[in-house]
Amino acid sequence: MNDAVQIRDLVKTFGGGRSLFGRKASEVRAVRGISLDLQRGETLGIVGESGSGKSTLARMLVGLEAPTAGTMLIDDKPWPELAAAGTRAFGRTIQYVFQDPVASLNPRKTIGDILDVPLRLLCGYDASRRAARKRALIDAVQMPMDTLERYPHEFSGGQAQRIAIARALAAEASILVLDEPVSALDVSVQAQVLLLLQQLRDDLGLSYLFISHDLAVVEAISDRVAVMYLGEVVEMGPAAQLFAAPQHDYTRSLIASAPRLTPDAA
Ligand SMILES: Nc1ncnc2c1ncn2[C@@H]1O[C@H](COP(=O)(O)OP(=O)(O)OP(=O)(O)O)[C@@H](O)[C@H]1O
Repeated sequence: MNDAVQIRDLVKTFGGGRSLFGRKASEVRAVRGISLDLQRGETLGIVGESGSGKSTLARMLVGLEAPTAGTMLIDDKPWPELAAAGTRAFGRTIQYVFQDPVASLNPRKTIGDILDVPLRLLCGYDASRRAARKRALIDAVQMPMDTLERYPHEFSGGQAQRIAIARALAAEASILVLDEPVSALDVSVQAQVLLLLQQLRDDLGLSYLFISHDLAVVEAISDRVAVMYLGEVVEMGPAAQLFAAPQHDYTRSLIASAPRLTPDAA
């Protein structure tokens, strides 16, 4: 069995076509030849300033953007084959957790109905199996059972993110792309959600690509960290080593501008 994700020479370019008047539109090279592996069972943190290409990488992984060039092997399946197999195959392999949990949940539906969607569309389970699975999911994210009858606006940000995590786990995908999953939460709530994520990863054997601009959060949860700058990975290594002895100038400046982490580096 290979790594959970293998990425080679991945490129994403936006724009660059001809405008109506034949002029060449300007081109944004959001991802410029990235190669990295996400090992099974690990959390790989991705850090980098705004615009470094983190979300574009994430969106390609979960099938929301097509790569311009390069290859991706996701849970042993090549990207084009997975995309051709359709939403169902993709959704059962890799799932995305968004930054804003409340906005990501349909306000007109109960949590039970929200969890029903992937169980019906991606798994094809019958009603009794869906009901049992919904209870198991709510239990896994440590929420009370009456959550299933309530609506998204009745929950705090941290509770809503637990529900969004339950939805991401519904179709039993083993790879989660977590895009700033705790950035919208208070610091004390962040710690609880991070702890839950770690427990779920260990209990269910999940692999996480964890994107954040918050270095303290990334250091706390990641086994390894990749640093992105202008669409490239400029440094990658074990989290403790990378934060203690960064090799690249950009990593050093990123750490120096995060005073909570490096009081000695200021
Ligand atoms: N659909 C798009 N069309 C054109 N340019 C895009 C598109 N999506 C992203 N970009 C550009 O690609 C570059 C990388 O953006 P991306 O959102 O991946 O960065 P990021 O590191 O995730 O930033 P942030 O932390 O602010 O989310 C930016 O210059 C952005 O403007």
